[in-house]
Amino acid sequence: MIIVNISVVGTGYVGLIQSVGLAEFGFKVVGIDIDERKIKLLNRGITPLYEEGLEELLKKHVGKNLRFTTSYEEIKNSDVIFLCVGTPQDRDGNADLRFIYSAVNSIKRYFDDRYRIIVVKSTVPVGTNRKIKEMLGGCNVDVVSNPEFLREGIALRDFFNPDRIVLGFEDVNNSRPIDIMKEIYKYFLDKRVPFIITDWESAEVIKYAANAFLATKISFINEIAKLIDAVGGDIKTVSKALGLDERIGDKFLNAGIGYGGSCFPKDVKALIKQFESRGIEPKLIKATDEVNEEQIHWFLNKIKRYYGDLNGKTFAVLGLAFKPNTDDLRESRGIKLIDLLLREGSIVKCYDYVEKARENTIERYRLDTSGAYYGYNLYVLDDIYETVKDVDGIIITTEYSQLIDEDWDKIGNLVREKIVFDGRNILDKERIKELGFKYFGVGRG
Ligand SMILES: NC(=O)C1=CN([C@@H]2O[C@H](COP(=O)(O)OP(=O)(O)OC[C@H]3O[C@@H](n4cnc5c(N)ncnc54)[C@H](O)[C@@H]3O)[C@@H](O)[C@H]2O)C=CC1
Ligand SMILES: O=C(O)[C@H]1O[C@H](OP(=O)(O)OP(=O)(O)OC[C@H]2O[C@@H](n3ccc(=O)[nH]c3=O)[C@H](O)[C@@H]2O)[C@H](O)[C@@H](O)[C@@H]1O
Repeated sequence: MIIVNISVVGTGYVGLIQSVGLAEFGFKVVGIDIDERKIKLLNRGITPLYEEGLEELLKKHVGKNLRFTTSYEEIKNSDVIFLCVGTPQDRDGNADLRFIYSAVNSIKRYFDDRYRIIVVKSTVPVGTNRKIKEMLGGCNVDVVSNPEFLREGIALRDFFNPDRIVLGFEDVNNSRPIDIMKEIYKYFLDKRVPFIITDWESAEVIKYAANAFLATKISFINEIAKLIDAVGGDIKTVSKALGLDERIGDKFLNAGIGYGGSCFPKDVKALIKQFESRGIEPKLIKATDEVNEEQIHWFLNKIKRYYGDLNGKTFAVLGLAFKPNTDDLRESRGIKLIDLLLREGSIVKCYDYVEKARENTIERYRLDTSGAYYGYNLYVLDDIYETVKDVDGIIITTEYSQLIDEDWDKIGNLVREKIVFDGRNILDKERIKELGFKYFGVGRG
């Protein structure tokens, strides 16, 4: 089969990266989304989200072999359909599959006798690929589970350089869908990226297990950091020494105020639910979640211990996005801390290096564009030095490396009190102390 047309349903983070990536491989791609505003922007070559390099690649292909629409009718001409809609957390912590099922029903309406493949990129609980196949009963279709492992902020780099490609099939002896997927991902085969060809269930579990494992590494080091805080020492040295053991590895051992984002928190919770619905208690994964939920409160208590009462104190919160180089505020620890500080009666001045993250914060709190508050003691500022002016303390909430190179001498002259609560352990503790700052990190005093 020669792949002619590909549809990507859902043009959020994953769908958009997938769309431009497949267009770059030379396929004819149509992105489908129910969000008209998004579709209009995309067709004009504008990305609704911030991701380095994405707009350039979008502009390169849009109007040529890539276009966007809200019409599901495009499915009629598609051989392969990538499903990339969101699977957010529902009220009980399960993955909410409403968007998945609604998209599958919309797709089904345009199916005829022609053979097609649905590739499920969205992170879905075990059994979902099977359920999708059942929903499409009678259709000439194969369903492939193809979880995505990209990270926001470096999404394109991750897309073009994956550690592995995981493909789950209903029947691993049925070569037809396997061959088609290999044709689509020929670029990766040529690059000798390992392919894991497996069953639906294994593929579904791999995605959740990978995220839960990485989240567990973070919660583990955050727990150790608490001990270090009590006994003295520096968690950064501990992490470094641990990481030098190749069996442990040096990645995801940065202690801080916990993991955020659109995936780790919700996926860990959804995995717990998948155990519990089968009568199994996921002790370790539950602890990962609990440590993470608690971490921001532990850090707030550290701040409280220093000031006593936070009511009326002014803080500069540096970092709004859940990680550097994205505008994504979903489950951002910085935003969580701002909420907690506001509840304590503090005045918060905040800043993020990514302009769109600042704009999203203004939108989230419905502040007016000047950053002045409507019912909140919150100010979003466009300049880091303006942000730190006259504050009682600086709190770092996102691990921006740019912070290291800021003019801390100048910052020291602007603040009311020279004190930094480094929630990401990003600063050089000794250097900052030499400049006369008091320094509190996570597991380093
Ligand atoms: N954001 C990330 O870095 C990663 C996300 N994932 C997973 O990928 C999936 C998508 O995540 P994101 O791209 O972050 O979500 P998102 O929320 O950014 O985008 C989802 C898109 O789907 C659209 N949509 C919803 N219902 C639709 C329907 N019936 N038909 C067409 N479009 C519809 C929405 O309008 C939105 O544009 C999730 O399952 C997530 O867990 C996996 C790896 C990385
Ligand atoms: O399923 C997903 O959506 C994605 O989730 C994460 O990617 P992402 O959420 O973009 O960001 P990460 O770089 O993993 O960071 C997540 C959070 O962990 C925190 N973190 C990370 C590393 C670390 O050592 N310590 C730490 O606290 C970050 O500050 C951030 O808040 C995974 O890394 C991706 O592989 C996966 O595809």
